[in-house]
Amino acid sequence: MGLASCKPERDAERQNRQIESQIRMENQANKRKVKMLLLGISDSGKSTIVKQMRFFKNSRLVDKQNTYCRVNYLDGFNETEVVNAIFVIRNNIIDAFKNISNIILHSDINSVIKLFAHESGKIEMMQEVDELKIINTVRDYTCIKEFFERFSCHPAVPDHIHYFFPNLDRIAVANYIPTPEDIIHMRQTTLGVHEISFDYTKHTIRLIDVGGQKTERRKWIHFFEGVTAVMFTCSLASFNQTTEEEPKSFVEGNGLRKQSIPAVLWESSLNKVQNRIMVRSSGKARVEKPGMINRLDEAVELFRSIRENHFLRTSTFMLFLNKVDLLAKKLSIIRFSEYFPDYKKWINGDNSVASVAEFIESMFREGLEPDQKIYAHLIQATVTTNVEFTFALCCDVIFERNLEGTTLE
Ligand SMILES: Nc1nc2c(ncn2[C@@H]2O[C@H](COP(=O)(O)OP(=O)(O)OP(=O)(O)O)[C@@H](O)[C@H]2O)c(=O)[nH]1
Ligand SMILES: [Mg+2]
Repeated sequence: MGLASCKPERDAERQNRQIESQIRMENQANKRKVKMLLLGISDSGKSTIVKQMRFFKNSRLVDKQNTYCRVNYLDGFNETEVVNAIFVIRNNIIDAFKNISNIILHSDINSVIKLFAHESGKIEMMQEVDELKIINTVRDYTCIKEFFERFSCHPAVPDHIHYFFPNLDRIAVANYIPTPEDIIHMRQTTLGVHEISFDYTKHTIRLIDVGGQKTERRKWIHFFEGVTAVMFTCSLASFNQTTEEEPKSFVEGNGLRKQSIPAVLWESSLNKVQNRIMVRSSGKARVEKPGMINRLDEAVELFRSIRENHFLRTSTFMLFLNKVDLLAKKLSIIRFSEYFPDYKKWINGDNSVASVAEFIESMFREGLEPDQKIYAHLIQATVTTNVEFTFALCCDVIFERNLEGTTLE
């Protein structure tokens, strides 16, 4: 009688133990799943970071059904992507020439420049041989060459052309095959939201890349739930640019001094003290015309609104201060204080990358409570080793906080 009444109890206990151990295992597995969001305004370098992950040595890409893709998929780009890149890169070059033609346009300028300025769409519709002939003709014009020499840091000059212009001999030919480096430098605006998933050390990472244009931002909120980490990307080179959606300002440089730019692996010293430092900038760039927004100011504003979002209150925030190579190039001919007069009050006469980057970083930290941590890194997203190293540093922090159970997932 007694035995008979104990048996169902023991069965129930066993079942309970099984359920508890299953829950424990699921919790552990969940803590190893990490959802990361790449946010930032357009052209800040989010998709470039994602592209670099194809080259990471320490990770395996996982497809939507969670089965592993062949490992060699990660060794670069597939054939379709390479063929697609031929056309995207040519369009990048035509767009850059179009912007420049619009600036140097005056009455006695020749018909090819006019074609770029007014009807560049026609060039993209031409036979390949004619398209290449036109690209090669215009790039040899003295006015175009001079423009690149004197005004390479003009805000209307797209960032990618610093890389593509010196490589035109190789690119503007009929049998051109893009190299991985070419694809890293190409510019393709992200529309919609893209996700890649990959195993990294003991974790499975879902990395979500969004489009940064104003019209794309309303889609972001749908992905804010359960975010372990936000990687906010900002272009340091945007300090003399206005937003893409606004007309560009015209700012002249004094001619480019050639200098070699070292690859930078730099973790901000401000990470150690977080927001206890006195924030010395009050930000806000001087803009020429009403209605225009400086792109750096826009990035700071956007960061602030995201930082205050209720859904992201427990997420870890990483700040990627990107395009340090272009910042160095610009600072060799432009004084940062011409755009941000407050910089002069903070530190006078020092136009170095380190000092300007620290000022920009403090703009992002301004107004944060001491317990609101952000981890800032100076990066060059076009350099794989730089992104891989920085990503590893970030993951150390993110995984540690995740296992402490401080995040939602
Ligand atoms: N020189 C240089 N170029 C960079 C760097 N990072 C990104 N770029 C270039 O900047 C351009 C824009 O980069 P994307 O990654 O497409 O920017 P995004 O943030 O994804 O832009 P949206 O998709 O419009 O939101 C590309 O041509 C990149 O090659 C960098 O560190 N240095
Ligand atoms: Mg993108």
